[in-house]
Amino acid sequence: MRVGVLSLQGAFREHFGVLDSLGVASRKVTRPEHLESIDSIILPGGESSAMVRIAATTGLFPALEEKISAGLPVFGTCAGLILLADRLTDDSLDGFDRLGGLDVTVARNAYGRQRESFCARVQVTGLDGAFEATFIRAPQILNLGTDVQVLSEYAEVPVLVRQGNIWGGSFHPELGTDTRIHEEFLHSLTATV
Ligand SMILES: NC(=O)CC[C@H](N)C(=O)O
Repeated sequence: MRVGVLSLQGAFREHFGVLDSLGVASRKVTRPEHLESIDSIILPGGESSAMVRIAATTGLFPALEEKISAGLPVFGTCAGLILLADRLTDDSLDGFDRLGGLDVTVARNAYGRQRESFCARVQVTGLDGAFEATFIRAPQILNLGTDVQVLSEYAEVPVLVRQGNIWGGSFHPELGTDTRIHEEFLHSLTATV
């Protein structure tokens, strides 16, 4: 099993750190041909408006979108969630290829600016004990489609969701030392449903 990490911008190094600590093979994904050698992909947090601009030069997103709709497991965290959302509340990324596929509406920066970043203990389906979640200029998940399962909430708002092979979270699960959410995603790759 080899996990790709979108490495255009943002917190990709931290995801590689988690995957290394779990002994999972990984590779950087920056170009369409890198998709041939991965079995799943993580889309990190960072700045979605930078990611879409960088990706626009490579044709990566149309190729990745096709893979995801064919079943490639994907986990988008924070800016990665923004890339996966079917709908955004504003038009800030209009005109750029995103990915879509996750039947949610997302509001960018809805948890406030950089200085309003915060940590919160959240319960996550499948995990014993709370997870310390870091929210950094985090997007908020609104209006879920019926196929979207909520795995975690903060203040009664979904912050981690799953729709089949597509996982999305508002926070940064790669920051800190708790690797359990990555492990849950990785287990889902081998689990028989
Ligand atoms: N921590 C993050 O990934 C922040 C996301 C950022 N606010 C964006 O819109 O892309």
